[in-house]
Amino acid sequence: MDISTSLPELLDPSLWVYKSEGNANIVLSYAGSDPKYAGIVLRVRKTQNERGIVSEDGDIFSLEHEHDFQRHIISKLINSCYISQMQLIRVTPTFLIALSNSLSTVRPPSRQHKDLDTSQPWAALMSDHTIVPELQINDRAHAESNPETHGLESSESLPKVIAVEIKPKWGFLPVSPVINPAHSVKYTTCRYCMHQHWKGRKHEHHIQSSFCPLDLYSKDPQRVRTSLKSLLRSPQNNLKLFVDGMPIMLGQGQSIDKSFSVLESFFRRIVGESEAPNVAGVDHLVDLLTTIIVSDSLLQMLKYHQQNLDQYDIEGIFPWYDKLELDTKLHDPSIAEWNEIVQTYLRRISSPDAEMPRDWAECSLTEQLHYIYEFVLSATLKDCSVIITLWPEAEEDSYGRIRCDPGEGEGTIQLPSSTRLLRYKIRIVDIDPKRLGKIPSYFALDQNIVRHFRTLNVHKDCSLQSFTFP
Ligand SMILES: O=P(O)(O)O[C@@H]1[C@@H](OP(=O)(O)O)[C@H](OP(=O)(O)O)[C@H](O)[C@H](OP(=O)(O)O)[C@H]1OP(=O)(O)O
Ligand SMILES: Nc1ncnc2c1ncn2[C@@H]1O[C@H](COP(=O)(O)OP(=O)(O)OP(=O)(O)O)[C@@H](O)[C@H]1O
Repeated sequence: MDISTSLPELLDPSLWVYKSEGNANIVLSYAGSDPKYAGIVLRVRKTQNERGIVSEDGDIFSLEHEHDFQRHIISKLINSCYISQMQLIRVTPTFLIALSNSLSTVRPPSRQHKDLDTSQPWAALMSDHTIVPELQINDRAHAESNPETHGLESSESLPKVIAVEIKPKWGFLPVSPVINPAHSVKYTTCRYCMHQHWKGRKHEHHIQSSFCPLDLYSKDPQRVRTSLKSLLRSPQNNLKLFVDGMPIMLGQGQSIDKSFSVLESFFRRIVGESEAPNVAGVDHLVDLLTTIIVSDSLLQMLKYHQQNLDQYDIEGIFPWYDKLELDTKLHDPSIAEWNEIVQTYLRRISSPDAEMPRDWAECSLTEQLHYIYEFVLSATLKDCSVIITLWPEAEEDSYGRIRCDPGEGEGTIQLPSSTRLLRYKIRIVDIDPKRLGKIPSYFALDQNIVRHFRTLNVHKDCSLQSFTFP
């Protein structure tokens, strides 16, 4: 497949509406009228401070590299049904500058210190996972064939698609024997929970979250439910809610708003007015997400590889990196090199003695280098996001043509205490390669987090269920 193309008709800022952003990219939804592009998002890079300046050709962190990394490397670890196809389009400084100007009033102030990188020659087109394009197309056709109902209050004006994005972060406790005994708290308190305290020290207005990723990854419905409630209470950058593709602002650190009217409307659409839901919409959502998360394998795959690719902990990796950096010229791998690294890793974890990592002190230089790369790969999986999208099961007469492939990454689920069915899909986003050069900052952050946590005299065993909210 040709992964890059020129689509000059898309280089018009008025066709794009701000959807969301992270530290490195801004994502916009297509708002034009060409059905060919319905349900597409544009992902545009922001100015880089750590990934370096990206040149048009040859830079190891080019968008083409990112594309190949997702398609050929991550797909060997995570079933490709969860991974979005990406197509690169040529962009121009004129377009990017105009786009950037059009975004100045809609971007959150906390993200405005980094602007679009207007020198980028490429941007990426991907499916918008927060919507179901077929529903939009059907609705448009329905509205055109029933002009008399246009603009009237009807079930058509109720929300059709809810999407919840979760950035689940690190799902495991380390077992590496290389960890400094003074930092043994790392064996019982997870990275996220300790990091919350460090964030609190760094940022005056930080509100501590009670979310623990180990609950979310636990496969125990009670723990998963607890973690989702904590996320809804303090979403930070770990939970986003989209309604019909539009981001919904969520409060931070407040009690869960039981009347989340948008969720009530969504579920009312599904069960109908006569069968008004007897549980708050937010509880329905938590129940559905719990069932999906417990039964689907994506989070389990993420946790498994995060942990296995990080056998020695940064406390074991950093000294090797530090030494090798002086001795040899460490470099970020090409796709061919990543392929070798992943094949070696997959052979290792499928071998009978996979449970027993090589003694750290006995690893050869080649092995040290390999485990450094494995650690960097693990960093990608510790920072990705998962989007779960829910919409009403197709009724034969109106949505009968929607494709419903059975299998992993999507399915049908029954609304509790109702006969109504919903469809769902799960996708993974933000699976970009991380730079090897971040290892010193990973080590510094790790040490700050654990040292600060030790001063607090807080005891939390993340292998046990977190506190349950009423
Ligand atoms: O190191 P962490 O765990 O704080 O993760 C960083 C994230 O911070 P978080 O703690 O999730 O708020 C951080 O997220 P925010 O900017 O805080 O939303 C980024 O995702 C960063 O990745 P990159 O530099 O954009 O490639 C992330 O850096 P990596 O560690 O993934 O390289
Ligand atoms: N395919 C998609 N469909 C819908 N929304 C998306 C898609 N990809 C990304 N987004 C939205 O855009 C946001 C930013 O994208 P992404 O996570 O890739 O940015 P990033 O800057 O690389 O993140 P990070 O801060 O983790 O480095 C996501 O959190 C999500 O809300």
